[in-house]
Amino acid sequence: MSKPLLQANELNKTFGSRGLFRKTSFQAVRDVSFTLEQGEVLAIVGESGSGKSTIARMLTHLLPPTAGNVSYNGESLRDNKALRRSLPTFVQMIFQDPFAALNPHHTIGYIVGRPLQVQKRRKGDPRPRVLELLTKVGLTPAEDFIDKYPYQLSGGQKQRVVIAKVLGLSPSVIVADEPTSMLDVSIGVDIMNLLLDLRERERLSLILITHNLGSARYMADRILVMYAGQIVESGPSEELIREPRHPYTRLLLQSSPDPWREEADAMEAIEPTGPPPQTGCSFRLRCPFASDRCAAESPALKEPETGRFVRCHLFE
Ligand SMILES: Nc1ncnc2c1ncn2[C@@H]1O[C@H](COP(=O)(O)OP(=O)(O)OP(=O)(O)O)[C@@H](O)[C@H]1O
Repeated sequence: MSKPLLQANELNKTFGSRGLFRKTSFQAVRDVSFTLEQGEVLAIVGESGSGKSTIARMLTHLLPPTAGNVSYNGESLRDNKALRRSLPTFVQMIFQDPFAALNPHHTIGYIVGRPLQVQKRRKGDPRPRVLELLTKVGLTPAEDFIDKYPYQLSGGQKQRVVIAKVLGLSPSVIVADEPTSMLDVSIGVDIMNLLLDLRERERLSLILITHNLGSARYMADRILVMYAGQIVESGPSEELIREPRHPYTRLLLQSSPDPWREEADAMEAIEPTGPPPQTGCSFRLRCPFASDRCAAESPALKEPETGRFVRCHLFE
């Protein structure tokens, strides 16, 4: 069997802070493992603080994991310095704020062309390649955009420039961290469609990070649901949305209404009163189904059905 394009193995990240009297630590990501296959779109979904961006930063080596590792084509990032050095041409990130991502003092031509010269060591005039890249992301006619400055573009056009810049490095994987959350809904859909289009045309694989299950379903083949730094459920998008198992996934679905989904029985959510507990199931204080066992024992991630994983005592 061929190796997955990207593999996260038991990734952990602990952040430490030194207070006045003692050192405290906080485990932002716990034992996260998954694979990404060539051409696949994988969504990582969860609420704010669930550890999604920390995973993205570990995948792109912006942040080293405390334990565990990431492999590309079977080569571990931790053990391979050459791979770490060539990583920018292999995996690229897109962030949510296209306004912050573009230097206001440079033209679009410079912004998209500069990485070609630096990373790809291309000599000569990058203009023809920049025009080609702008056309690929739908900024046409490209001649009308190349000499403009970021402030002259709309939010959606700026995000397209960010994508053109990233595409110039011909990555195999794009990690998009909430790429549409700062855009109007219809513009966001255009950007999602562009990314899906590029997956086909440029043979890309995508990791979409989002708090919105609707966007995840629209874009992804597979969804991972995160809660308090752990994967609590994962599976093929349609199946996971049609038949969510983990109580947290059900809660997330309730809070992102989807006109195509049949309404399941509403679940009484319990408002969070503090941080997730450190022992037992981390969702138990918000879970209407919690039992004594959930306080005593952390559930393991089990696979009750091929390809469907869930971390909940109810499904053991
Ligand atoms: N450099 C850091 N130092 C200390 N704690 C951090 C650091 N970076 C992130 N954290 C903490 O780790 C947890 C996970 O953060 P992360 O940004 O990965 O969550 P997220 O799911 O991406 O949330 P959001 O959607 O708000 O970006 C949060 O509680 C955050 O406060």
